[in-house]
Amino acid sequence: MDSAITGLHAREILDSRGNPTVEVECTLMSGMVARAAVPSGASTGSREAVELRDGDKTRFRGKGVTHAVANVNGEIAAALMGSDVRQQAVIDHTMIALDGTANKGRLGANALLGVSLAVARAAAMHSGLALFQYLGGPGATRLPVPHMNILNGGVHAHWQGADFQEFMIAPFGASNFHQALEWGSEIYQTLRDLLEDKQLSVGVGDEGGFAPHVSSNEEPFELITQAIQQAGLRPGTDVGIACDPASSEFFKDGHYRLRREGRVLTAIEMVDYWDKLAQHYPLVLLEDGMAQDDWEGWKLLNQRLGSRIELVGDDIFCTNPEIIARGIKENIANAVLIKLNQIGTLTETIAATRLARNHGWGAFVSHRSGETVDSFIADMTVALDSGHLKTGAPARGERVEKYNQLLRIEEQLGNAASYAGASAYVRPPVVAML
Ligand SMILES: C=C(OP(=O)(O)O)C(=O)O
Ligand SMILES: [Mg+2]
Repeated sequence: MDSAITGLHAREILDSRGNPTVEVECTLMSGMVARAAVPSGASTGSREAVELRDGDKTRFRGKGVTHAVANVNGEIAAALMGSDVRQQAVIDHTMIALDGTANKGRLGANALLGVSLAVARAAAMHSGLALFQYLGGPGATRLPVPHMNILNGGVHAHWQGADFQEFMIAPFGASNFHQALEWGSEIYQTLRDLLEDKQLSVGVGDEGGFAPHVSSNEEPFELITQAIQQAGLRPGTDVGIACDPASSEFFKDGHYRLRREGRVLTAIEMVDYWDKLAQHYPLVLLEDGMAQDDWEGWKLLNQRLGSRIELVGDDIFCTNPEIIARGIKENIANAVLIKLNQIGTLTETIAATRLARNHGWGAFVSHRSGETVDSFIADMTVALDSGHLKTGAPARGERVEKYNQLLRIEEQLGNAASYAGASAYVRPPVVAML
């Protein structure tokens, strides 16, 4: 059988932060070879599947992945030899059972994910289909709104700038994906000029956005609104703003500690803060507005803003269907962030996305702050029809490779391509609905 696995080979490579990560090659009986690489987060959720690191401080400060690599080349390869790559769910569940833990801590979620993605890509190659078509079928024709992270803070900027981690632009008013990306690039370059005029740093953070030493956490919203206008576009009509403060990173002892502003907020005060920002700026999406352990705070946030903007849970859900189900039951958000390596297999990632969408929630696909040039999530976003993704600034190779892949997909689809626009959101922006 040409689609049978005849080889699985993993190796240690470097990611965009210069840390090791896992790359896997899957060889088929036909001789075809497919490759995939695994990303890695910095502001990780506490319930993420375990990324297996060697812990040997003499190599890569303990971050080596030789054990995960050995697990692919040994146990996993032995278990999957001869499997048909078109049986994605069977293969993923075989690995889950082989690992035998609830958090994939024995073999490593990085080992499992590398195999899972390489297998999917091999199956697409074997089928003679583009990856998005193999994963999504004939209905996969809608291009997502790219959420471009043009200003970085928090842990991604080593706490040198804003407390909030990601300030993104969302060109939902564009007519198509390539126009959205062009607008994003214009705004990014305009923001650089603006920062230079103000003698603020144009050095970048982990995801390629500028990481200036701003005086408050509100200043980036002001700067970005100005950049949108100076680029000749209309904030709130052409382009919205999205924010991921990654608030678990500054939530300590039940309070939100904003060092840039020298303030300590309760959950209700944090909700007031977001409410005020949403009234002043064209905020269309807020991710992790509250911390992963603050379920009560999340409820308050959803009661206040959930009918107006998309509230995405990242650290709190960890792309984990069991936790997402609890979130749906308790009505604490209206969307989930989708990160492959938080859960560790493609099959479970699809299940998490379906669960959210089946309950009227949004699904927002995401890269990690530590990335490779693998563009799997670009195809996956179109295949799952999630309507929006975030994959960093419209600059830096590992980020633009995803956006560039979406350009190729749009070109391949030709007249059949559509653009998600305002319909990307579980709470479509009011302006766009008028
Ligand atoms: C992409 C993110 O960052 P990281 O990969 O560091 O978790 C995020 O928090 O959404
Ligand atoms: Mg996040």
